[in-house]
Amino acid sequence: MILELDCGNSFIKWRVLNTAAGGLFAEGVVDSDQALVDSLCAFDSLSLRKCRLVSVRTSEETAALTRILEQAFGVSVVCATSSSEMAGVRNGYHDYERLGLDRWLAMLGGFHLAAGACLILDFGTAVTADFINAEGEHLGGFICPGMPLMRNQLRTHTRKIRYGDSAAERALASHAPGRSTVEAVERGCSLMLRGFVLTQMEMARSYWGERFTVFITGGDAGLVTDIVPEARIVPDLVFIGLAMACPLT
Ligand SMILES: Nc1ncnc2c1ncn2[C@@H]1O[C@H](COP(=O)(O)OP(=O)(O)O)[C@@H](O)[C@H]1O
Ligand SMILES: CC(C)(COP(=O)(O)O)[C@@H](O)C(=O)NCCC(=O)O
Ligand SMILES: [K+]
Repeated sequence: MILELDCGNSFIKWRVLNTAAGGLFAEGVVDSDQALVDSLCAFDSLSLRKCRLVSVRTSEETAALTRILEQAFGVSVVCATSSSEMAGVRNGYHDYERLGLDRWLAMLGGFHLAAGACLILDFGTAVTADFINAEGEHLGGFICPGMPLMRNQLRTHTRKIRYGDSAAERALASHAPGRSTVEAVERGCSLMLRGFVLTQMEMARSYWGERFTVFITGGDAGLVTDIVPEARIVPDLVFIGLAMACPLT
C-alpha cells in the first residue's frame, strides 16, 4: 500500500492506495500530524510500503511529519520537489522554486488530463488560478485569500462580526442579500470567490476562445462549481500530479 499526502496550510488530505488490488483503500482529511497517525492506526489491515507527499508547509514541519511517518509505519517517504519543467509543462515563475508545490502538481495533473490549454482553480486556505497553454507553457497565475481567510479576517478585524460554524453553513444555502450578519458575510465572501472564477474564465477565453479545459479542486470547490458547468471537478488533482512527479517502483 502507498500512502499519499497533500499537506496544505489548513488540512492534510491523505489517501492509501492498494497497490496489489489497485484502487483506493481509504482516504480522509485531518488537521494535524497526530490526527493523521491516529486515523491510519485505526486500520488493522493497513500495510504501508511507501509514502509520497507534497507540502506547502515549512521544511521543518514537513521534516517532522516525515520522521513521524517513518517511525510509526516504517515507510520510506518521498517528497515532491520543484522543477522548471516536467511532463510537458514548463513552470512560468521567474524563480521556479517559489511556485507552490501544490499548484505545480495540480498543473501537471491538469495538463495531463486536458492534453491542451487549461485553467486550474484551487479553493483551499488560499485560492489559486494557473494558466497553461496548449504547448504546456505556464503563463502564471493568481493567489488570493480563500473562504477561511476572508471570513477570519472579518471576524478578527471587526468588533461585531461573530458567529458559529453551523450558522455559517446554513447561511450558504442561498446568495440572496443577507438579512443577518452571518448571511451577509458568508454570502458576500462566497460571491467574491464566484466573481473571481468568472474573471478567470474571461481571461482564459481572451487567450484561448473556447479551446481550454477548466479544472476545479480544493476543499471549498463546492462553493463555485455551479457557476462553471463546463468545469471538470477533480478533487484529487494534486494527487494525480503527485503520482506523476513521484513515481514509486
Ligand atoms: N472534510 C473536510 N475537512 C475539512 N475541511 C473541509 C472538508 N471538506 C471541505 N472542507 C473545506 O475545505 C477548506 C480547506 O480546503 P483545503 O483544500 O483542504 O485547504 P488547504 O489545502 O489550504 O489546507 C475549508 O475551508 C473547508 O471549508
Ligand atoms: C498559494 C498557496 C499558499 C496555496 O496553499 P493552500 O491554500 O493550498 O494551503 C501555496 O501554494 C503556497 O504557499 N505557494 C507559494 C507561493 C506561490 O505559489 O507563489
Ligand atoms: K491545497
